[in-house]
Amino acid sequence: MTLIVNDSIVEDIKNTLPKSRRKLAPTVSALSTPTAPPPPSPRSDRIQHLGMDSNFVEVPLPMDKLSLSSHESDIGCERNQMFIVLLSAGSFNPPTYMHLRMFELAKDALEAQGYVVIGGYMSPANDAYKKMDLLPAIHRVQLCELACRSSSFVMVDPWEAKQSSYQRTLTVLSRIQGSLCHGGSIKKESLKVLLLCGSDLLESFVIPGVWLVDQVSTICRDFGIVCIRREGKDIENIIASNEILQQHKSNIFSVDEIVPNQISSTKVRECIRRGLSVKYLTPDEVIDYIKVHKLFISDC
Ligand SMILES: Nc1ncnc2c1ncn2[C@@H]1O[C@H](COP(=O)(O)OP(=O)(O)OP(=O)(O)O)[C@@H](O)[C@H]1O
Ligand SMILES: NC(=O)c1ccc[n+]([C@@H]2O[C@H](COP(=O)(O)O)[C@@H](O)[C@H]2O)c1
Repeated sequence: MTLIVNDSIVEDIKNTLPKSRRKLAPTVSALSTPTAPPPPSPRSDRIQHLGMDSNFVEVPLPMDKLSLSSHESDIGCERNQMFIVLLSAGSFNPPTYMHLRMFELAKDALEAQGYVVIGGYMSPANDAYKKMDLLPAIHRVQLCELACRSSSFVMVDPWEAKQSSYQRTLTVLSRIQGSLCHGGSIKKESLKVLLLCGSDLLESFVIPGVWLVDQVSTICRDFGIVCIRREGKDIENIIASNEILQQHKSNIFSVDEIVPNQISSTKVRECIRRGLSVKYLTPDEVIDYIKVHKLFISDC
């Protein structure tokens, strides 16, 4: 993993938006950029740092694969050790081996820098995200559960998917941090919750209207990002093109793919529609579930 330090060109990100980010359902406002989610209510913006609210559906954060007891956390504090929890927010429509690889790549890179990765979460987007062809969240949560069965540290947080409205990623990061630190089981000062993403998602940060500017600042400053290079996307240029990312570049970790892998959910869906095999693109359990429930055969 390299810490990005670069002042390079400013790109017109809108024109370089990857294909995977150009296909929101037509229900999304024409004024918004392609992946702009519906704006959350002012109320949910106001409460995002305050923990659980009565308007939220309560869902306990799974912790079965977390490799840390409170005792170890105390030791970590003494040794000035920083523990990391990774959050991958996405449609997972369906989850693929690359989604799982991202956690492995990030863990290796962070641990090479002395961090201790104690767990990771996949958070499938709420149905209100309304991306084209999006399966109902109930299926995507189940598919993610099946996908991460073989992982020793990746879990599914179904909280976002179970809410009655769209939830912004900052809210999900805050909820995870709050749940882990609640009751002092992990000390806030020895825990970093990082947003794990591909470079296409980082690119969307700098597209006006997709993210709230002050939320990008908060994510970069109070949390941090670990970004996996995707299909040759130049992470350094993306950071250099945006003042906020540039300001917080020391909190943005860039990870190179050791083995380039262009598996995407779109390609998996295409194969299924064409009746082609998706074996070795996603775990067998995921394939079996898709077959049993006859998913992705036609447009949703
Ligand atoms: N091959 C890949 N390399 C790097 N990052 C990836 C890759 N596939 C997915 N990601 C990242 O995983 C996260 C969740 O992605 P998402 O669920 O949208 O998958 P996707 O394959 O991009 O989906 P779709 O093809 O439906 O747009 C995003 O941060 C995305 O950048
Ligand atoms: N403002 C925001 O919080 C915001 C904006 C755009 C996308 N996202 C999230 O990023 C992820 C992107 O997923 P896809 O790559 O499947 O489009 C989703 O989880 C989505 O909710 C969040």
